[in-house]
Amino acid sequence: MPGALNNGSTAEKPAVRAGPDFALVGAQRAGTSSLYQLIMKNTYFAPVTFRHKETYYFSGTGSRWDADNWCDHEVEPYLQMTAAARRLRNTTNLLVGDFSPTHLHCICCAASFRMINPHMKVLALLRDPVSRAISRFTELKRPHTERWSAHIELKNYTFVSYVEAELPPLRTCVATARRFQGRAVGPPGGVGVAPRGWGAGWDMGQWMEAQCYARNNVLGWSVYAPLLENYAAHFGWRQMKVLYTPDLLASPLATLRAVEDFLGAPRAKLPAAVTAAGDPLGGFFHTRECYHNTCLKKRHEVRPLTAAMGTDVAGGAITPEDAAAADDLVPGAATAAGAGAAGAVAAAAGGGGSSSSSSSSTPFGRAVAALRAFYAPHVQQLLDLADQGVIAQPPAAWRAAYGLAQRQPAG
Ligand SMILES: Nc1ncnc2c1ncn2[C@@H]1O[C@H](COP(=O)(O)OS(=O)(=O)O)[C@@H](OP(=O)(O)O)[C@H]1O
Repeated sequence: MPGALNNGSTAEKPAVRAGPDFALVGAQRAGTSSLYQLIMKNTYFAPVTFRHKETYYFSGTGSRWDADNWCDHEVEPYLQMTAAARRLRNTTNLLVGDFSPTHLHCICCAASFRMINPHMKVLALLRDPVSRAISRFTELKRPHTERWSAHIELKNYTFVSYVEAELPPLRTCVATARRFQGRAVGPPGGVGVAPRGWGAGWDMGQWMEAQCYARNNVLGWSVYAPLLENYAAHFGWRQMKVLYTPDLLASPLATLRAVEDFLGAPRAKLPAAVTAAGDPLGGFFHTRECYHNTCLKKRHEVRPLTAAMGTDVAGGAITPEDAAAADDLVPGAATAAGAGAAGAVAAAAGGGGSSSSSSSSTPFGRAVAALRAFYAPHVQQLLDLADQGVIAQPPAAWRAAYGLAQRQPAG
């Protein structure tokens, strides 16, 4: 019974529930498959597709060949799919979610979802930007992606040569977009007023900047803040919850409980042993080791990201410091690779500033450092949003990794 749901929305409820109750919109390669499996431990939740995670309905898959979003996709089949998911369970007393991690970086998708269900809640799972970019690049080098055009596009690139080729145009794209920002003059609607309306009331330049990120699936999709603001403009921050991959890794049960509470669902009854162990999932889905749902890996089976990538894909030697700076999921990755914890922190912290790029001893280390410098202001934006109280605080380690100082209390 829908009335049993405490979804916290202040807006008036529609008579007919159309579309999903919530959407996990991204980020791609942030652990969304594991989060999906975790959420499915609660039978109160169901995916729009009923049987599998993703629809990509409004967004495409994020590959260049279908990077153009599908926001004007016919709405009715989507509504039918959602209604069927409810019917198949033979109950309306459940919450249906869309779990396509491509929707966050689809600029018009927020508006599409809002049209369908203004009460929809939005979940986002964010991962260290550099690790996410490496994860996506590495995925696109894997044999299972061989038929994807994105795989073919990356064929002749290593991670190093890809960053060298793609980061400068991305920077140029952003710089060009910024030249068009803040040009609104005169009264609203007057002549010379920059068009406002996309996303978070963006002006044209801000829209252009978001497009720079949205159209670069490997590097651009690790920029999160403007895309979150886009969703917030349509749904309000109260209808949004931002989670972080390290928290999912450290406390899966606490993550599940936080999601259940946010969505207003009863908490799943789990066996006492599972609750005591704190991990209802027992592993990782869609890992660097195996993409398929059939081969969930235990944490100890997951190799460090750089080890799984190998020097061929990386584009040269990877020092223990590089490994420590690049990997965010395997505890002790640095130790496993031969470096101490102090080296890990120093390497990660050193990667944050632009000057660090010249101090890295390998091309791979310099690529990671250049990316850290590029993402640092965007991580700062997340920290600012957290300081405003609208999203949860990003993991403390991100400040060090991106060279961002702790803000001193005023006075
Ligand atoms: N429980 C848990 N905690 C933290 N991180 C996890 C978890 N499960 C999976 N992973 C890592 O997430 C990466 C896959 O992300 P996604 O499932 O979002 O990928 S996808 O967008 O659906 O393709 C993938 O990252 P890489 O292995 O670095 O590529 C997974 O290893």
